[in-house]
Amino acid sequence: MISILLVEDDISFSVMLERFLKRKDFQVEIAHSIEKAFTKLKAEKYDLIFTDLRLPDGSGLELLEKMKETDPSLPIIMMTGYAEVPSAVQAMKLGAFDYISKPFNQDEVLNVIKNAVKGEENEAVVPKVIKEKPVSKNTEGTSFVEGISAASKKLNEFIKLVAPTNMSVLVTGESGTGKEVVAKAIHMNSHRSDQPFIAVDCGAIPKEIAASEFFGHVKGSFTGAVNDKSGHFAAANGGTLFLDEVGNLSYENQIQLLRALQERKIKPIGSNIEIDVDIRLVTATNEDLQKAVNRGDFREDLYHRLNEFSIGVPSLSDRKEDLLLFADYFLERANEQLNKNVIGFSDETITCFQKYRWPGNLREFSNVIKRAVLLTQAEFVPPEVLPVEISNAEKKVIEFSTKEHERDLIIRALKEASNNKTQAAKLLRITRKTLYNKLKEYDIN
Ligand SMILES: Nc1ncnc2c1ncn2[C@@H]1O[C@H](COP(=O)(O)OP(=O)(O)OP(=O)(O)O)[C@@H](O)[C@H]1O
Repeated sequence: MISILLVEDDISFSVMLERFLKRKDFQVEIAHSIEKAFTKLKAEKYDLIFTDLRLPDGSGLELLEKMKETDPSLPIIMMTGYAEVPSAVQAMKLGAFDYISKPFNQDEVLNVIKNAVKGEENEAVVPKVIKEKPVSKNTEGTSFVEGISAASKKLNEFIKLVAPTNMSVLVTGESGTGKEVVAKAIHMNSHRSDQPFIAVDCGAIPKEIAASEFFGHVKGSFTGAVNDKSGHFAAANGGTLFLDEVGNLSYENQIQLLRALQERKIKPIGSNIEIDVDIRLVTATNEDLQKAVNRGDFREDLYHRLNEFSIGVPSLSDRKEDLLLFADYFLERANEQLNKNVIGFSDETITCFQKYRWPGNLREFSNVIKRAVLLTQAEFVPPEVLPVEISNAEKKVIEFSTKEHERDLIIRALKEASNNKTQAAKLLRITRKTLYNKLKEYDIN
């Protein structure tokens, strides 16, 4: 069995990754600091290290350098945020086996492990699962809650209608409404369901490396390209590629994407060979892409290619009848993730859920429940473990319920925030986008 040391100070992230790896039959140990990692490395032998770059007592690079002196054959994989790519490149130069950017998907993790242990590959050590074709990934192991509200019924109808086709789908909706989950449901209801589903957050990729992330590169094609890398298109071949926040792609990246979609071929950077790809594209955005087209920020030809069919995911306030179904589902998920056994919610807690506006939609709801489950010592979640803005939701709703008051409140919040709209939106507990809409609606400059 392959043993992995996970050096990561983010507790919930490391627990999630540990669970995933254990489910795939790896032996995993966690160290939350460099010091703890060295203690473990002295006591035991590992086949592989996954380390974060930023750790409480130093940089993952220090761990890398030291290990390269003491055990140069031990593969080390750096886990980075996209913003840390330069450090990741430095890590590769120092001898890291590879790096993966957070948030990463499960296939990516399995692939990187597969490559790292390839040298000593034999039937006994490589778990079966990583030799198989990657199966579709699932966001945090999400099941699809269908909901009972009219808005959910319409959403589900659209998903079922478009899924079996090969049409490109543009999924729109506010942040946290479940656009990625909808994309995944389209994939799972399509004939590609046993092929990969690859999700890419375009908002998190710096434009300089986007082409390499999408199409891959060959070793030596640019500084830092120390290994061949296959991109997301190749990874999604045969399956579905989901591009989240597609409106954030630079103009140059839009052209590259359009070309790949038109020709159904890609060319990794530095390579002369074109590779045929067969992918179904699903994209998502929480901005109005048509407006971006009108402003000249988004190519019209690409917009039409992405938008062969569009699906709007309702905000949570438009599907309040589904609230309890989601509450139960998130409770179950939190219990599982945190190894807890909370049975349900108190009546007061449910009332607070129903009164609150949920500007962050299902993501906020899920996070609130996870935190509440962690803090709950009893069988039922009491209102005291909810964030104050939610336990006070009843009052807030009354404050915000009349139009006359709304205008005054917005002006007051803007004054308080010295006209900083992000701050003002926070004070009002609405999204920045909603604030902009309301400024327009009430003609506030
Ligand atoms: N139908 C659903 N069934 C179960 N869970 C869901 C459903 N829809 C959304 N969720 C959960 O809600 C959270 C947010 O979903 P998701 O990440 O898909 O939102 P999003 O709209 O893509 O967010 P963003 O705009 O920030 O990219 C996740 O935890 C997801 O698992």
